[in-house]
Amino acid sequence: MDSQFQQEQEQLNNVKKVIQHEVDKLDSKTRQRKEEVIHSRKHFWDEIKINVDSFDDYLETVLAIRQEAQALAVSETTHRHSFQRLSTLQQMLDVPYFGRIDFLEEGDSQSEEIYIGISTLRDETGENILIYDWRAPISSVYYDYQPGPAQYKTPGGVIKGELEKKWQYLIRNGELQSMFDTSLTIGDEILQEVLGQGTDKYMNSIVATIQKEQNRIIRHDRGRMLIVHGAAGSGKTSAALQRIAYLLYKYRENLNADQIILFSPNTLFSNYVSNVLPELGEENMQQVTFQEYLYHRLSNDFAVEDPYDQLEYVLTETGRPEYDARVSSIRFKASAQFLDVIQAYVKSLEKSGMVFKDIKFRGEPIVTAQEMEEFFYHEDLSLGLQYRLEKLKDWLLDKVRALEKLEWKKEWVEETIELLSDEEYYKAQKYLAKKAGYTRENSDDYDMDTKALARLIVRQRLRSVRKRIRSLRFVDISAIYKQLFENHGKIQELVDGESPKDWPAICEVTLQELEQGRILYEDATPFLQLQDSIFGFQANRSIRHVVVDEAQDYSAFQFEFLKRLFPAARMTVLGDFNQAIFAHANEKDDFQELTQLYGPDKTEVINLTRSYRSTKPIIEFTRRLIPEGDQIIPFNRDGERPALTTFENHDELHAEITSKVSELKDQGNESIAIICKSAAETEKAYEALSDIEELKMLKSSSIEYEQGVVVLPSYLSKGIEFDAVIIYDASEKVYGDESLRRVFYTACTRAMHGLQLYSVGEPTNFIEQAMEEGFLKNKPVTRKHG
Ligand SMILES: Nc1ncnc2c1ncn2[C@@H]1O[C@H](COP(=O)(O)OP(=O)(O)OP(=O)(O)O)[C@@H](O)[C@H]1O
Repeated sequence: MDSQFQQEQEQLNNVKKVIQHEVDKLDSKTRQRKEEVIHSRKHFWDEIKINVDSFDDYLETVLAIRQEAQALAVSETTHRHSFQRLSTLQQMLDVPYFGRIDFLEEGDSQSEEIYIGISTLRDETGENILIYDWRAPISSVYYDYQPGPAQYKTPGGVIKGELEKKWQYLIRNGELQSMFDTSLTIGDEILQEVLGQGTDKYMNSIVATIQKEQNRIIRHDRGRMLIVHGAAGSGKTSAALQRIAYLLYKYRENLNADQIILFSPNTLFSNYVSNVLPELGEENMQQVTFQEYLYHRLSNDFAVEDPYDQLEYVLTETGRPEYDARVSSIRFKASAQFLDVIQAYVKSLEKSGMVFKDIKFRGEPIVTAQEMEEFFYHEDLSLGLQYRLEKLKDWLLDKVRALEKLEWKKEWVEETIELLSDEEYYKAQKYLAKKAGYTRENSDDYDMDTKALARLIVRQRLRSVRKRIRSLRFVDISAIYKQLFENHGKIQELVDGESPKDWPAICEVTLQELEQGRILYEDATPFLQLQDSIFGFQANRSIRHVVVDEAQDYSAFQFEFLKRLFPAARMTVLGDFNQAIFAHANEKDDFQELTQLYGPDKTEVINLTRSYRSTKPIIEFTRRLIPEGDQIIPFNRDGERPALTTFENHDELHAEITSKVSELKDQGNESIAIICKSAAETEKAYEALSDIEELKMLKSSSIEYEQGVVVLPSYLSKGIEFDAVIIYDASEKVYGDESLRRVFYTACTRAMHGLQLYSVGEPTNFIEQAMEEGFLKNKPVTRKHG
């Protein structure tokens, strides 16, 4: 062992001792805090005297509860913090740090050795920093520079100096395994090593090997919006998650994980990335899918189509007569042009076109839709929709008040009183006694007269009517949305440019669904846009940062929506148009349109072209599947060339896949994916491949990304990766249409170490170029079929 290595091992041992000491101290403290929390929860009510006899007593009780709840919240937070610090320190016992820079600051005579790890560690005096957090300003030198002049930004200004040396350490279980002086070694050994490993059930953090261009994303700190457009496997998701950790560190005084929200493509993906922040000692941000949001807003009124059902339709239902119309409907309804149509439509509603629903009581209209329309359009037409709706609402409530008085003496009220059960009668008496100023003790003395009871009954019956009015449910949004499609000529008045050529057919498909109480995925966001433009937008001001992954799959509508929904947030958007699998994004290939959301001045676009996930031979193949793929730079990691094998029929294919899977397992591949085009193909494959031990099928409803052998549709493989990928059937028959190129590319780019393509019959022409240039092996069947 050379002396340098020995010295470093000693340094490591010393640091570990400090960590262990802190762990011991914190361990008992954390336990004590936990007990405090349990105790306060258990005895929460002991300290509070409940008394609601008078208003003052009531107020006092409320204050006492609030105080007690605050005290509990403080001890819970303290416990959470010490628990979190403890788990960070426990991780640091395994890997205290991963890098070091020797930095000579301008004006100093001696350089400082800066060790970098997942969190700051001070010595026992608390004065000296033994390990710097990877997010500290000085740590950026580690990611941004090779030895030579270097600088970093601090809140107080730019610090310049000389990076004398840069070290990378490979430490496992607290033992130093190797170390590299990066000025002497060529290439990036640690990155090679990390990328060469097998997959995990969860995505891992990349802090030890963040690349310079990724560091720009992580520390980006200007404007309202950051757009990252990057090749498959270039680390977009990784950079986004480390960016969240960075923001939580930098703004720790006034930003917490609950104020950050990540929009992910599906729950499988959410689950897959859920470990990165905890691994870095941070709490997880909130994670949602756009579909969950749509469902939350619309499911009371409609059956909302799942985006994957829409996709499955596009991928498999090509033979249907309405297919072309539906696809052009999907595209049009996602476009900025349709957003303009909705806006113009809302404007036109100021003059005419609002549809209302009768307000009825006991089967009879109190106010008819026609009367409401007259009232609404009788107002000053220059007043905004929302203002006029408020006035209409007040008018309706007045009408209900007038009606209420007329109902008191009606026969039905008398009948209802006669039919009241004892319990109902007693309840009513209690309620009225309380209103008349009686206390709990003397309420039995209250002499309830029938008039008061009649009034109470009418009031209760009218409660739901009032509620409907207050929540503006007398406006028939569904009918207003339908109107757009009922009169085919209307679009011409609203659209800027040509309306889609299939417009009548689009109208028919749309109306058919709405009439059945269903709303198609492509209609859901425009519908909400219309509704909120009429009623006023809902906003969540507590969210400070929104991250949208797989952003190429979002429409202009959806972005407009997110902007309005989170008005106080900055946005980080990540995507790759070569992986745009939804029909609505098919023709786009950049985020140009998106820069308009906050305006180019407030938006920055960063491109990532280096790809890390797959071996070089796999990237050499996949980048030949897409236009301008030559701009993708593979990381130099060796492996086998992807191979194609062709069969005459499916029986041969299944036999070969079964044997290939067992070969791949023997080679040590932990995760193997058999990727099909659609869910329909996946189900067939799953049945036919039942000989494969523990084969699992992933569906759009699957929650957990599983290791082992899985069969899944292309679109669910989005964002995740596998040691080896088998493309189930890469034939021209399956991937013949040009629109499927991106789906095919997405599937192939999921492979880290091995990629095998199979085809029943002639293979897809997407692979022609790669084949001609020798980047895809044409492999004969390896197995002897018995
Ligand atoms: N700097 C890095 N150090 C180590 N691993 C990295 C680095 N950058 C990316 N990776 C690895 O490369 C793989 C791909 O990263 P990630 O999933 O973040 O890419 P992506 O751009 O979001 O991919 P896609 O668009 O294909 O879903 C992951 O295994 C990730 O850990």
